[in-house]
Amino acid sequence: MEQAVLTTHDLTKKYKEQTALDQVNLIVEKGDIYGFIGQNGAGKSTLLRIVTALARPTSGSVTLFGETSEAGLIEARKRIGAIIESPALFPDMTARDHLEYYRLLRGIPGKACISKALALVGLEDTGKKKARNFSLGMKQRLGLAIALLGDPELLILDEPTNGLDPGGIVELRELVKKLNRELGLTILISSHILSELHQMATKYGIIHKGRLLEQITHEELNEKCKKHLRIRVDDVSKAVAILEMELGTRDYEVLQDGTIKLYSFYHDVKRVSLALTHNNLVIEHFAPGGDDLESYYTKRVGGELHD
Ligand SMILES: Nc1ncnc2c1ncn2[C@@H]1O[C@H](COP(=O)(O)OP(=O)(O)OP(=O)(O)O)[C@@H](O)[C@H]1O
Repeated sequence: MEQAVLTTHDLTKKYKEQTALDQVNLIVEKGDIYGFIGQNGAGKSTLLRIVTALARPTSGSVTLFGETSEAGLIEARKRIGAIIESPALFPDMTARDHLEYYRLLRGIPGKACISKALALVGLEDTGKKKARNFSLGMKQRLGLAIALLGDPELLILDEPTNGLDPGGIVELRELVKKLNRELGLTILISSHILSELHQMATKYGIIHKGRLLEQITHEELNEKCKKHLRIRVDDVSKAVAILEMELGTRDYEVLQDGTIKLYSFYHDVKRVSLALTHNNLVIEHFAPGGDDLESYYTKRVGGELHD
């Protein structure tokens, strides 16, 4: 297993009657782009706020960079950069002014970090342009530059695409991937739209009504969403032989109940059905399967997902 950067242990947060987090055990490993996905009110911000000490848990604990004690966590949190509530931006200040302001506020020595952060987010050429004239995407990138000032190892972004136009979303996604690739940054990023996370995340945590329903890698998710034909016939062994001998494919699996999931020939249904019926097999079920991302997610949170 990769080294864990962040783990939560039965993390629970209650607000009077409301359970915002219910015994959440989440693991973010070094190098992950961890997509934290859940509907509005699922508990994402609450967890991120606890990790960054903006809120306290009712019970359970957080381990950051191996530290769980109060004193250890104070040190470990210095290795985090976060945008949870957007940082205050000042309309009359330039990008560089902002970074200087936040550098001093956080006591980070030396000005070199400013040019470095500006270059990382592509704002190095904004010169005298004031924040009031920045697009939303530029403001978002300035926020990122502020979060990157202290050379963090873990970057936490709470719903960073909220309010961005499609171009801004693509820009942010590419930036996140670049920071992960070039700086080796571990990134925990929340969203309520799975497809937005899908083109960058290496792993997902699905949270619903305060409970972490599933942690799944990018590959596992793709596997679950892979298009296939679901076939049930009266003689499974014979059908499998036909798939291999006549159609020349081994890209299938047989489930415990005898259903065959055929991953090839998805767009050539006729050829498959003809091959089976010509060999006197009785087709009991023959249908396309495989969710797209959003329907997988919807079913998962609806608790209706099978196999
Ligand atoms: N300070 C608070 N007082 C009372 N209830 C709260 C507080 N903060 C959050 N909650 C409740 O806890 C639940 C989880 O909220 P949270 O903000 O963590 O969800 P979220 O997944 O981040 O959603 P969103 O994207 O809408 O912020 C919600 O039902 C919310 O109403």
